[in-house]
Amino acid sequence: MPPKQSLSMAWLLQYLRPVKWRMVLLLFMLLISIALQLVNPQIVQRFIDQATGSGTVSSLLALAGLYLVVAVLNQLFTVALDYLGNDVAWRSTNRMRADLLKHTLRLDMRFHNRKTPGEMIERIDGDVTHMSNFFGMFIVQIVGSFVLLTGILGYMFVHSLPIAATMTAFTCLSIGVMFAIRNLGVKSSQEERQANASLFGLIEERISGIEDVQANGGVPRLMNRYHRAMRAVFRSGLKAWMLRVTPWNATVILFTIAVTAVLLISVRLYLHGEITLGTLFLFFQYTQMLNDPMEQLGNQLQEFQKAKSGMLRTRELLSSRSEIEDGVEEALPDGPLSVSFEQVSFSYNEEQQVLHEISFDLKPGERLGLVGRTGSGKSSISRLLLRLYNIDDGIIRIGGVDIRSLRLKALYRRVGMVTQDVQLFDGTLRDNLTLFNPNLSDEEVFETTDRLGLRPWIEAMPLGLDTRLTTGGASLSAGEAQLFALTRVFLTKPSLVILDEPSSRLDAATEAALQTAVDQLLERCTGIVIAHRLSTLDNVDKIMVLRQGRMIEFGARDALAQNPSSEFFRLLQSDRQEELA
Ligand SMILES: Nc1ncnc2c1ncn2[C@@H]1O[C@H](COP(=O)(O)OP(=O)(O)OP(=O)(O)O)[C@@H](O)[C@H]1O
Repeated sequence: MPPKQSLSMAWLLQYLRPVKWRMVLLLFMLLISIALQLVNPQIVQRFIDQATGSGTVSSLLALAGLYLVVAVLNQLFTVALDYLGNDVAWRSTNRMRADLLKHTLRLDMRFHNRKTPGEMIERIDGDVTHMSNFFGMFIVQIVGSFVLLTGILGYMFVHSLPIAATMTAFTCLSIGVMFAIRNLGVKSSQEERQANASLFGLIEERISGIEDVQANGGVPRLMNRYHRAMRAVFRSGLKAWMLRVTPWNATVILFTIAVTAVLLISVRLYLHGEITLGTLFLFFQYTQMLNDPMEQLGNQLQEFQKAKSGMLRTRELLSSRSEIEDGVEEALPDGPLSVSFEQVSFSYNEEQQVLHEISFDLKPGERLGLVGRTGSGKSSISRLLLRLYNIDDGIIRIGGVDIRSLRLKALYRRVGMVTQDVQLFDGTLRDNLTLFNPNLSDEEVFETTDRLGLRPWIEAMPLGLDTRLTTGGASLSAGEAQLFALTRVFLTKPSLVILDEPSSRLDAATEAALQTAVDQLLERCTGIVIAHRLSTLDNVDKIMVLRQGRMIEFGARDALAQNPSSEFFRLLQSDRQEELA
């Protein structure tokens, strides 16, 4: 689906609607603050006129006191406006962040394979942060600036037509110029965002592979790439900034000309006795104050360009659809589930077909051992069973139901997978074992660990189930991680389980514990074991041998193990020789 580049108002409004009353309050407070700003120069005007005329000390003191009160009130409103503006901005953009995260989590693996986590963080958080000002202050500031402009110009019209006409002409011209070139920086701001996303992608990727980077002396190379990425960020940032500030600089020049003209006219009027010194000051002050709303408009226009680039990127992300469409079928037969592949072909990309016409059947409760050289397609089969990718051809059935018509939730509820890379989440051991499911009691957890023979391992942890684990997997050894993952899957009571066993060798005791746990788990469900060591396949019913994505052998384990012409027999022989060696 091509990315949708249009900015739909309805889409933006859905985020503004929940904060509409706060925005109304914001606007209301802004109007009061504008009124206060307009009042203060008039107090000074009276002060000057009375000071140069017949004003008494007490009336001058009263005016000075009033000036102070208005000035303090204005400051208080400015602080309150800032607070409320940020509040509105965070509330509305947090919703957008949550929506983006949810959407991204549902996108298929092909999408995620193309994006680094760092880039995704930058898109979900960075792009949205660029929009936050738009949500908080843009509309309010634009309206406020126009009200202030109208107030100032209106006052000038009442008191001096030539000055009012000069200022109005320059104001309209400035706004026209700003408006005409408002989109100048949008494209380069988008490029700036992309350069930032790539930089974060690079940093994240390297930090997650820090062991390899350090061990292989990759730090200088990494720094080199980092500097190149930084240079791209700097260049695109500079260009975007230059283009964003251009509209504002154009108005500064126009404004300086306007102030000079107003001053000349005012002095002439004063010298002809048509206005007082106080009014001359007021004209000067108001002309200066015109700068504020113009500056605000200029700033907002810059922010708008940043926000627009963020919005376009966000819309593009939101319009990308997952290739995995959810099915409608909920019901699967109770108990262990059958599995069937019918002429299944699959590729990750157009360049290379990974699986070629794979067909096999597993009855409920049967255990299949998948063997084959590295890269032969074993893990791909497991990913297809969980619908992480769509297949190119053929049908996969679980419990007799085509998995494309099955609801993903129903599929995940019944199918469990233990991969080689065990993902730990920031939380206690209990949280990680139950996957934050509060319905699973400690008794159930202990019952499972007892059954799997893992209780001693949990009791050896400093605080038992309350031991805190860190994100990633660094706090567990490879063997522990596998035991842990098995327990986690066991607790979900799956009807079909896929075990991708660790390719590294574990010590004899851990391996024995793991084997007991696997046997226990497979007692209750259908199982597919991706084996790297044939010794772990003693208890399976069937064997499939894969070579370069093709199924070259499939049959009962015992028959194949005793048939000297079978591939599995040959593999067993060479495995034994390896062990003897
Ligand atoms: N995300 C991916 N994108 C593109 N190609 C991939 C991807 N994952 C795997 N492949 C390719 O698909 C082929 C099969 O990979 P697969 O992981 O299924 O092999 P395997 O038999 O499980 O290997 P191993 O025993 O090393 O885990 C390999 O050629 C691999 O390079």
